[in-house]
Amino acid sequence: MKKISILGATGSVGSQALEVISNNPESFSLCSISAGRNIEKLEEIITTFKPALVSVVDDDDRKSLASKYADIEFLSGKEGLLSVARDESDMLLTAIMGSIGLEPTLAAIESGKDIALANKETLVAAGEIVMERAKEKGVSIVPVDSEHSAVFQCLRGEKLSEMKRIILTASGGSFRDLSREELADVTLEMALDHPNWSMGRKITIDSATMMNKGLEVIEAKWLFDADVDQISTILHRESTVHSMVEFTDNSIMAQMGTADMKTAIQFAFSHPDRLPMNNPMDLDKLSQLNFKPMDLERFKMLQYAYDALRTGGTMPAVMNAANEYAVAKFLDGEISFTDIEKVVELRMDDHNPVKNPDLETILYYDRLYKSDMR
Ligand SMILES: NC(=O)C1=CN([C@@H]2O[C@H](COP(=O)(O)OP(=O)(O)OC[C@H]3O[C@@H](n4cnc5c(N)ncnc54)[C@H](OP(=O)(O)O)[C@@H]3O)[C@@H](O)[C@H]2O)C=CC1
Ligand SMILES: CC(=O)[C@@H](O)[C@H](O)COP(=O)(O)O
Ligand SMILES: [Mn+2]
Repeated sequence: MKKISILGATGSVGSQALEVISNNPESFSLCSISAGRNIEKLEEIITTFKPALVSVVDDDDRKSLASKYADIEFLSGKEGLLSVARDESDMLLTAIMGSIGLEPTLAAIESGKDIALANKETLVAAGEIVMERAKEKGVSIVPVDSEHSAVFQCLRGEKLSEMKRIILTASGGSFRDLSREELADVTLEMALDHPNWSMGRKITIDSATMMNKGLEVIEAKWLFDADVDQISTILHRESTVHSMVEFTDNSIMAQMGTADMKTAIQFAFSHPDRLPMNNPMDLDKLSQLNFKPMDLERFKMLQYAYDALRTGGTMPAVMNAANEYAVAKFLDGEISFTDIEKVVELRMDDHNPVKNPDLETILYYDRLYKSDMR
């Protein structure tokens, strides 16, 4: 029985992880969870799973929940997230949104537990520090992001030295068939309508701007110790091939499956074993698989991510912070879709990167470039 805790249990990945735990009661149990502000959903989870420890954002929510559920420990804020990360579970699923996941992920690593990593922003902001600490502590960072789960599966039993190239597939997001000019008139509702995946709001916007693939390029660099030139992307509108690895002999391994995050979540939990699932892909209905070269002029945010990775130091953290800031503004109706790209570009141009930053420096710039600045 593997004991699992979840940061972001009320979200899209968190909810699907709870389904995986429910479907496999003999393999997984739930220990502690964190939620944000969705207290209605949190109460459903509390009633069903009775976690030992629950963390929320707001201290008023904590007080009101503590008065209702006497057997459960409730905490709030950053301390709450860190306590969930340091609990007695075997594995922490980081399904929280944004770089706020960085410090709890490091706390979980320090406490010696394995990480099922969905929260890609953590590796974008501080990949070198996180992977180094994980290595020193001997803990595994198992990818949950569908592309990285695919690459992880393609690399099982292979030598990293024989990996020539990682090929991350991209659906293209909500606006994949629009030109740059046509993006001027798009609405929030249109942006949130992802063609293949049902996901949280922030990642759905990232997918539409192609920043999601940019974040994933940086995530792949740290997870698979790859050089930036070994990480390529390709448009694949079906999201059937979740990603591929090309080896030195030009063999390409691909992992395919239904566009269902539960497969990647369950594999992260059960790895190195596999457990049955009820979402088979119907190959008879799979008429074609399309692949198209990525256009970095059309999808400038992906170019920015490659630039940030090549620059290194604090630049990926700044790019991520600027993107979190801009996407939040777009979701609040304060800026247009095309402004997201402009904000990220301006903030990256503004930044003088610091080489080999420590955690404090990264957290400082993360806060700065997520703020209104001026
Ligand atoms: N959704 C997907 O299919 C995939 C997601 N990912 C990654 O996984 C992560 C989660 O994504 P997703 O599940 O879509 O996101 P959601 O927005 O659906 O869920 C985010 C979770 O984090 C909580 N949360 C948000 N902000 C805070 C905060 N400031 N403090 C504490 N908790 C907070 C939310 O709480 P509440 O709702 O209660 O306010 C919710 O539980 C992201 O990093 C994303 O990039 C990666 C691959 C696929
Ligand atoms: C499910 C998942 O892993 C998402 O990151 C998904 O990949 C988004 O799809 P695109 O970014 O390819 O549109
Ligand atoms: Mn992904």
